Amino acid sequence: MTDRADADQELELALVYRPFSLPLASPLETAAGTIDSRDGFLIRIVGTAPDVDGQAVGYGEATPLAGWTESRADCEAALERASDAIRDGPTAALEAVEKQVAARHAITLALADLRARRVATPLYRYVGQGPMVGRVPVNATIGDGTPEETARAAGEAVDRGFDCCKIKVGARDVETDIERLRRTRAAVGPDVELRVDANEAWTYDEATTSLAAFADLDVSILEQPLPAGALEGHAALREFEPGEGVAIAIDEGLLEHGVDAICEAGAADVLVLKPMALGGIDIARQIAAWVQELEITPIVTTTIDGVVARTGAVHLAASIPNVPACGLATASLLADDLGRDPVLLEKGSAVVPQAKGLGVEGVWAE
Ligand SMILES: O=C(O)CCC(=O)c1ccccc1C(=O)O
Ligand SMILES: [Mg+2]
Repeated sequence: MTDRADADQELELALVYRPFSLPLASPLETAAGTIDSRDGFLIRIVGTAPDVDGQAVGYGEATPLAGWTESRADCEAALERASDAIRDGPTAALEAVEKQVAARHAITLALADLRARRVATPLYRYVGQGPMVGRVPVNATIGDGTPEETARAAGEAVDRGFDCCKIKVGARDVETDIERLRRTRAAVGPDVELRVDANEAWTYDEATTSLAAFADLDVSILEQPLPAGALEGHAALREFEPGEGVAIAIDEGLLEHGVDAICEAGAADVLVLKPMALGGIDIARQIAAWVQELEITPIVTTTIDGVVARTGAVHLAASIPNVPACGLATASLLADDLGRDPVLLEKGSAVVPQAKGLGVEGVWAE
């Protein structure tokens, strides 16, 4: 995208932001704690120039999450610096956010939305230069609960059309998690893909016990079973024979170590890419292209974001060739949103918006 940053050199850019708070419809229980609200900043970048018809507008979203991004206060301070710096152009605005990943996510998304709208191209084709893509496969996200609750939630997701469920584990003991997966497999039958995400909860021994049981239950992916620091441990789990068939995914570990260290350690079959935590869809896209060359599978997920960031993540996924089911079906976890959702969910897929830019309208009603 940087090679085309020149495209708006002639524009006078202005950035404004406003805070929002989105409660979850029901709190999402994970081994790392409960998420009950997503609070962040909606941003709007407007470009004006004498020879431009009307105004060029783009939207972005910064939704910090403790443990994954900068704090809300640091995010706001970065947006404030960027709103001053953007008078000197987009590069100055990005320099002003430094290491504040959620703020950088918002600014790069708004700039990409603005630029893609100006050339009347859907965002995924603007960033990827690839073919038209109608839909991307998605998974249902199921929080940690009792075995009954888990099996019921997965059954309901399948009734709504999902054929892949990602289940949070690690908040209870390992035997209960195995029971949760046993009940869930019995409820959904053999054809539904089941993945689990432990959010760093386990010791190596707990991980091998669950991995062996999950292999018997045809679980496809075990995400971040061990603490982020444990690259060698994840590499050993990939070689653990009773777990054969279950891919090992790294999520938190990517933020701590980066791609090189993960590849060098042989720690992952799958990498989970969260644009909000990585600093933007541009960075997430670079990582996806890079790791696909190394035969590691990238998966895109949100951090339970509002409609602007969520739709940005859908465009990111649509720009990645052969992306497997992604964690993008998180709208229903929110009780409220920033605006109308342009992404329909249909039979386990997200329908990719084909309007220019992000395709999100009406989020900045004055
Ligand atoms: O991947 C999904 O299905 C939804 C996203 C998700 O699980 C998540 C949401 C917020 C914070 C962390 C995570 C995670 O993947 O660990
Ligand atoms: Mg995860």
